[in-house]
Amino acid sequence: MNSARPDVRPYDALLVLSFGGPEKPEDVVPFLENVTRGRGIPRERLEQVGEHYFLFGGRSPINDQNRALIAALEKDFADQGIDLPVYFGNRNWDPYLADTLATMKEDGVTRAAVFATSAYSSWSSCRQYRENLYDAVEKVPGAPRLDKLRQYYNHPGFIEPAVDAIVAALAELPDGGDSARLVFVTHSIPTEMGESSGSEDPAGQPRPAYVRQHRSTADEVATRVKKATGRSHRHDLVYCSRSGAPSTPWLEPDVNDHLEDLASDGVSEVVMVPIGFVSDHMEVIYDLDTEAMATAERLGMRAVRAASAGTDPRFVAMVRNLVLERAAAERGEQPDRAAVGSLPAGPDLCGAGCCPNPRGPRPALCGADS
Ligand SMILES: CC1=C(CCC(=O)O)c2cc3nc(cc4[nH]c(cc5[nH]c(cc1n2)c(C)c5CCC(=O)O)c(CCC(=O)O)c4C)C(CCC(=O)O)=C3C
Ligand SMILES: [Fe+2]
Repeated sequence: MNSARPDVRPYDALLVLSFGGPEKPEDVVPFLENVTRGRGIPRERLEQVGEHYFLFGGRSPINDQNRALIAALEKDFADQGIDLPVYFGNRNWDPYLADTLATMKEDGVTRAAVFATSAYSSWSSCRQYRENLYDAVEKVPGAPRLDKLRQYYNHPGFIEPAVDAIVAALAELPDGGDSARLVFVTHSIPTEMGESSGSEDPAGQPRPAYVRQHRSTADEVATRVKKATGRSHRHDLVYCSRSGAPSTPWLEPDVNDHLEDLASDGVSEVVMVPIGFVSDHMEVIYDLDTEAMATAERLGMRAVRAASAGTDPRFVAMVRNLVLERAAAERGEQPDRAAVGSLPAGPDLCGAGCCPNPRGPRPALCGADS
């Protein structure tokens, strides 16, 4: 047994940064207001999304899922002899990021690694988190220094659980899913946001990063499923949770439209893979398990949904390894950077001009130009 404690210097904490979600019916409207302030989301769409939350008693599972991830991380750190407290802060709901930074400061934390529960590059899925870090640090004088960990869509700790989840989902189908199509699903974003995702900086993530990264991950996962089952399954990348004004183009096809197309091509078995998400939050339990499942049923298809990473021990170990990797890099060492698929490990700092805000430039932490 190795009794040496892994070196986490210069960090004295880990911050888990997430989206946040309502926990009771009275939270739903104020939460939606927080998320959509100044975004031009039509009122009709907001009412619909509110209903998704009310269908589940006004409570999103996302905060509980993050608390479970944090508990798993605390246990993993303890098992590994890592003495690093783990904090929880959200962009859109309690515990709010600025409040958490104030607590961290009171606890004497000076420098924290930040793990965001979002794996891919785009304004929505990366830079918006970095802008919110900037804003929160502005509000809390003396807040700890924050280093957002690199993108992990292509880390084996994210890829491997997805492979096993698909293999398990295939086994749920009556004939072992022999002819099943793998439908990888991620959150749609405006087409323009997709095109500007990533950076022109050669050290950054090549554009259009959002779709490119998802393709790399979906292809890699599908290749590994083939290795595991000995069978080749066709796979597609499609989108869910489209929002915004109907006149603004968003990434397509929508998962429901895609199921229609598959049905008319004679496909009768589908595994839906929520590859854009790290836990089974509202986008997964409503947009996939409720809405897309109803579409599949109406079309007479057999559909199952693969689990997201959640608290898979490999995903938990990935977070630990990303902290240790970044800590080593900050100490001037050259750590190994695990990455699989067609794209290399991403940079520690987002490239200059990475994933611009569609509503104009705003300051952000953790970039090459921050
Ligand atoms: C790329 C992406 C991810 C994945 C990366 C990541 O995880 O960050 C994601 C995750 C999530 N999105 C979530 C919830 C919402 N997203 C909304 C709106 C929007 N999402 C967008 C993009 C994304 N969103 C965009 C471009 C908008 C339009 C408004 C804007 O330009 O910002 C709205 C407003 C209503 C609506 O417009 O649909 C809600 C309520 C929740 C919480 C779930 C829960 O409660 O369990 C999670 C994890
Ligand atoms: Fe969203």
